[in-house]
Amino acid sequence: MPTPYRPIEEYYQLRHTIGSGGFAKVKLAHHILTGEKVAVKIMDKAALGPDLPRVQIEIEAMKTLTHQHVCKLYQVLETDTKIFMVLEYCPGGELFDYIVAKDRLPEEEARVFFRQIVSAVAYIHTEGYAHRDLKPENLLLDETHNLKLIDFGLCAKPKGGMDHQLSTCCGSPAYAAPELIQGDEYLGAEADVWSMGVLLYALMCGFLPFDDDNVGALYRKIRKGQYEVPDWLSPQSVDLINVMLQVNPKCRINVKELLCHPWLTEGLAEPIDFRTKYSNNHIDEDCITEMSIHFKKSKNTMLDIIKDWKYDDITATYFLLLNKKRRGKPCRILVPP
Ligand SMILES: O=C(Nc1ccc2c(c1)CCNCC2)c1ccc(Br)cc1
Repeated sequence: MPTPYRPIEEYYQLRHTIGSGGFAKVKLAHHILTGEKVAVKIMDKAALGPDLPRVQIEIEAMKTLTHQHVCKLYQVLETDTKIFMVLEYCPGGELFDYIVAKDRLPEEEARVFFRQIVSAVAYIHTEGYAHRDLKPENLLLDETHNLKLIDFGLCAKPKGGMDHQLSTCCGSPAYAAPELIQGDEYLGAEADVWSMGVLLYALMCGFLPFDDDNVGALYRKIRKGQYEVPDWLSPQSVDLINVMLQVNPKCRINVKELLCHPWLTEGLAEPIDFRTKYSNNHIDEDCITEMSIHFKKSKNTMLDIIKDWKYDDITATYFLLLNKKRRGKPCRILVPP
């Protein structure tokens, strides 16, 4: 019985499954026009049930968030029964598995990764988003061994801006801030800083600062905010973890201060640069030229269509051509016009 025709197969050659989670399956695929590898996250609407709004939240967030350490969304396709999200290919898998495989990371390697994490989180905060589920399972390694933040299904974009209090309790308990599990109103940015503190601890220790099989006991440990300090941690890294894992969010370091903390800026002349390397309004000339030939449009018309950012095959073709160019490959569409 042939696979039922899926609109995705008009643009991508689907390959094997590379991951399957709660209500999603992720398949490796090749973009037909450029030959570029992508990851296609396939969700069944019926299986999603009450979680369907989370997918819409994730799609809207990922359309807005374009950053070198945020997993890129290229295209969204929807049928009566399925939602397909075409995403950046991250063959290094989850940071979680990388830490487990190495037991724990040397401080220098943890610093390189943590700079990328802080850069991604500082960027999404400036765009008005809080992630609210930061953990090593939601950080993937791309083919150049750089981190990409995924899973914006629990993110929040408070209507009143990042100073607006949130109240929904979400995320993974071991990484959740005390104020969040307490049920108090909280600021997404402050809760994300706590989760990054737990993340940094996990990177350099290989285990969690607050852990217990019993959720109630775990919550008590988080609210107490006491954790072991292994002797292999340097004084600077202990200081950073300490200011991030402050139980009182008002005593906790904020993201702006984090960007210039001595442990993070060690050996650098300036604070961590969190700005995106992509620019929304500048469209690459070579990509426009190649696409205008293939789609038989004038360059001006092609530019206008690209700038609609519909997250259709045009958006995907543009970003994937740009990827090719950035990797030093010819900025070419492989299929004749
Ligand atoms: O690209 C992804 N995963 C991936 C791709 C290739 C490989 C892996 C993961 C690891 C498993 N071995 C094969 C290599 C990927 C990208 C975005 C999201 Br969301 C989820 C997964």
